[in-house]
Amino acid sequence: MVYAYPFHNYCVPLVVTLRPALEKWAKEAGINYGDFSQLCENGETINSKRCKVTKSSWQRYVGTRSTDPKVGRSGCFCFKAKKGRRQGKNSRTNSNSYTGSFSLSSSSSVMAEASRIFYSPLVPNFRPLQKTHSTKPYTASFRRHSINCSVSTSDSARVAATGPIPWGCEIDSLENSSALQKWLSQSGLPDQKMAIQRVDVGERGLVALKNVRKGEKLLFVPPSLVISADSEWSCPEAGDVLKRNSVPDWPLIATYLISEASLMKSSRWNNYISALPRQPYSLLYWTREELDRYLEASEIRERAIERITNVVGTYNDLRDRIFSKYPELFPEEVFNIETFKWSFGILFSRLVRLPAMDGKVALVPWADMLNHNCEVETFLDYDKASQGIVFTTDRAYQPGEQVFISYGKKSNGELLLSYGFVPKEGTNPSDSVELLLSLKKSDKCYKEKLEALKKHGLRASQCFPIQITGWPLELKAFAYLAVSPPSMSKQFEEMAAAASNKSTATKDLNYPDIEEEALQFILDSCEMSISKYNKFLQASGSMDLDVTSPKQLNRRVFLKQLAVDLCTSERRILFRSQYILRRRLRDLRSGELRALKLFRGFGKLFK
Ligand SMILES: C[S@@+](CC[C@H](N)C(=O)[O-])C[C@H]1O[C@@H](n2cnc3c(N)ncnc32)[C@H](O)[C@@H]1O
Repeated sequence: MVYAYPFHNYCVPLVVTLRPALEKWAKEAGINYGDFSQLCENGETINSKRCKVTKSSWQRYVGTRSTDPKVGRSGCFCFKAKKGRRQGKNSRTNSNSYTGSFSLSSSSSVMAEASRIFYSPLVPNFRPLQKTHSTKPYTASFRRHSINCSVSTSDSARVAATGPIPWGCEIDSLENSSALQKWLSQSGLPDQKMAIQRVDVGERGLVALKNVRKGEKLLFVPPSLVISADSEWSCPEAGDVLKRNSVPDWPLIATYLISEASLMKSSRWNNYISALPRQPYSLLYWTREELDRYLEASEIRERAIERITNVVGTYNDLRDRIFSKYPELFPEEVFNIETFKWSFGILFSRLVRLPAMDGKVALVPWADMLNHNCEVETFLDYDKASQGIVFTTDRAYQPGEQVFISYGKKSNGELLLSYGFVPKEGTNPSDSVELLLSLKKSDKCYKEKLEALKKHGLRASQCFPIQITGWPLELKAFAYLAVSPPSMSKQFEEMAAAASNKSTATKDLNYPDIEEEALQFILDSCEMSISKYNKFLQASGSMDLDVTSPKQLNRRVFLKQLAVDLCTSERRILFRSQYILRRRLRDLRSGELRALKLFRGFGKLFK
């Protein structure tokens, strides 16, 4: 798929099986074995292949199945090493190639932030550990060193992630899913009525193998197979440091995931992590330029920027407060912004909140292979009776049908933000668009109105979610405040309170004298927003025609399509509101006109 990293097939067993021979070679070459433990190979199963190790310069291993010409289809692999570092007396500095024959036996083997308005049982609130705003939060360059690190707990080296993430798999492949299934059943997952398969919606998902009844409980994932803030660390020292520093659940689990992932086979979660997407679909991976270019019309752009800033801020805070003090436990080659983007991307798209476990947040292997359907109303939760994570089907499924759950009542924008997809137009009953309303700077009472808003935690410009079925009462209250004349200053406070979704004040305000102005104000804001969407959607056809690199073109086509789908669905809601507002205004004006005519008629009568 478009997001593909240039690296494919990271094969741990290869490294493990080759280790003695490679260690021997490394010793001869005066190189620390750990420094090149990051090896790729070009097939999933290799048996007794003749492997060639090429040492041309002293760099971390680079090579892929298809892009590095040194890695042929024959099963050879190579790595490059940087010249002149740690070259021992006996080093074969002049020899640039080692060829050997190795016998290889094994094969390679549900936040985000909850919406202000809608309660989401699946995805927890994300709060940064500490907001450390930098002026250019994610254009900053990150230092990358090429030293290897190992943990004291096991003899295995950690896998550094100085480039693309070396663990996980391609998002659209079934790579590693049978190993995951096998490992899960060996680890206590009961027999399942579903299996991981390629699917039309969500690329990979759980498909019914047998008839499933409506109201049936499925999954039964035992708590021992769940990753949460209480999970045991393969490197307990690292876990202890984070807990001593009271790191909250989200960053704690994010760090845990990186720590376990880097230990590859030495981690009990290896089979699970190997089946996770190497690059989750997430707005975290959009550059600032891409967000500005494709999401200019949508308020989701702001949310994405805020989220990226939070993730970067959280990472920076952890790095400054903790990682830098314990470099042996948290080496930068492993715990860096790239790995944090990956782990937060995984959490945003897979972490679930389990209400029956006091709202605990957790990664639930197997259950997190279920895709979302906007019309399904069933959620994951812990079931005390069966002592497992389950969901109860809200419909029947036949063998071969994909089984869905709900990730919560989320708008298309929220789904794009956390999960990287946009449902088909008109299929999401929870869809909404954020409409921005602003006080007019030229308003004589601007200051008083702003003060009233501030008292209730609001600003001069506020976003309100509009649905196809209508807008919230808060929006109408804000509109009343924005258009009210100085003579109504005594009501400013009441209006501002009603505009806040935090206050319990009466929301259903009614000011017939300014009703028309308020509706016109909302309509103007709506039309301003529609014109932004029109501009983007018209321009999108001719956008990116200048991109020549196929990889870049693919990525841009994909991102643009997501943006076009989002903007089309958001504009559709605005069009509906525009229609309703125009009709109401027409009725109001024709009603007033009729009343005026009647009044004038009476006037004439009395003359
Ligand atoms: C919890 S995972 C579900 C399993 C995922 N399909 C996988 O292969 O790992 C959530 C991810 O699945 C995909 N997904 C879930 N529901 C989807 C849908 N209705 N349409 C498109 N993609 C979906 C998105 O990539 C999302 O980030």
